[in-house]
Amino acid sequence: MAPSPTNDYRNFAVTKGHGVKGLSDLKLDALPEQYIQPVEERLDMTKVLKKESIPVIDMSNLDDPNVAHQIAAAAEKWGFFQIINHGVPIEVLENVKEATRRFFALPVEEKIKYTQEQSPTNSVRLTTSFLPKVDKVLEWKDYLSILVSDEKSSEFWPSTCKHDVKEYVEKSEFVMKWLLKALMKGLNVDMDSKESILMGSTRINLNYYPVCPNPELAIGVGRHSDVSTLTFLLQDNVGGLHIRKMDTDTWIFVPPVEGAIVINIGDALQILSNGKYKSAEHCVAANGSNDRISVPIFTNPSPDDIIGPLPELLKNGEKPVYKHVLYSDYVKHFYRKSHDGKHTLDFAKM
Ligand SMILES: COc1cc(/C=C/C(=O)SCCNC(=O)CCNC(=O)[C@H](O)C(C)(C)COP(=O)(O)OP(=O)(O)OC[C@H]2O[C@@H](n3cnc4c(N)ncnc43)[C@H](O)[C@@H]2OP(=O)(O)O)ccc1O
Ligand SMILES: O=C(O)CCC(=O)C(=O)O
Ligand SMILES: [Fe+2]
Repeated sequence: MAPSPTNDYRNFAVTKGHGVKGLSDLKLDALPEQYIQPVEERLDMTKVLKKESIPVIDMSNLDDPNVAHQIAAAAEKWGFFQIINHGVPIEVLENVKEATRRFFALPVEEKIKYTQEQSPTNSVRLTTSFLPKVDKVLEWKDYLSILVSDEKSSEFWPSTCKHDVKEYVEKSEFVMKWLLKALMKGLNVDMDSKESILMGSTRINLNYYPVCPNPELAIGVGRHSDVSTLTFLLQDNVGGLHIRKMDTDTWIFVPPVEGAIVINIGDALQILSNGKYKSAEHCVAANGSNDRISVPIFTNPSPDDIIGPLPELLKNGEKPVYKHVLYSDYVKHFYRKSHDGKHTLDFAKM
């Protein structure tokens, strides 16, 4: 049932499980106060640089050493780039976007089976905002998160998207590995000995950002860096993703490019590379006209891996910027607080 005028929209979206999709369907005239971000957490459009953009790297010729160079250079300078001609069939990308739309179009009675309260496994979880029990101001996003590497949980994945999600993850694996190999080459480190720490676990999120009343007052996803090794992000043609230009208070829009995948460096790789590769801060604007979906695959260390600057980097006398931490402690720290820019990294700083 829809909330009454004096009611609590937080209860409707979070506890009753309607999410922001449910709120958007109510066609409210104004954004509920629970979603009004303080000015400093909104995206200030006057701070978005119109003339700058992250690199778009063509991967059609993997024998060209310049491709690997461009990847390592982008990871150092921007922490973000897009790839085209990457070999993941366009049909696979379209299918997983369609599957995401199908999942969020399900009736609420079906979707709530995947909330933390009802899901039979921690590895499949539908949430609204980022951490609704922690976020003082809610974010305008619903998401289904699946820990793909927990294979035994796959019987609990929603049947409406299971096949397409699996195919997208499988078809992306080669590119993911190739990118990491190029990044290790940029550090003069052999990939074979690092594969298990770089690619120890995989998570996929299906993100849904419905149309938002007063989008300028809200945020789709607040400022954060990912805690992954590498994130492989598929976005639709609506747009909304912005990255902070390193060490400035300005932002750069990441335009949707037909068939492209957005790649970003996560905190785990910033730590392992002793700060050479950067996990850029990013956020997603809410939209007043169109709903939007995105599908990130996060490749991560395993929860029981200890991460720290790679020994190969330190043996030449480089000073460690980060200490060694248990990866599951790092991730749990991320999930204990609302989005706060790049502050998760403080947990691992010397
Ligand atoms: C979600 O919106 C996001 C996401 C992001 C960026 C995301 C990434 O970079 S994802 C990469 C994360 N890495 C992994 O997932 C590695 C594999 N993970 C694991 O093995 C486990 O999930 C674990 C991290 C080790 C935790 O597992 P476990 O020890 O079984 O503990 P849990 O009970 O599952 O969780 C403990 C505590 O953490 C919170 N939490 C854990 N996972 C999630 C999740 N997927 N979504 C939300 N919350 C999660 C949870 O609050 C738990 O506390 P409770 O109070 O609920 O018990 C960037 C921006 C975004 O907006
Ligand atoms: O939706 C997007 O474009 C980015 C989402 C994001 O940053 C995340 O899920 O970590
Ligand atoms: Fe992110």
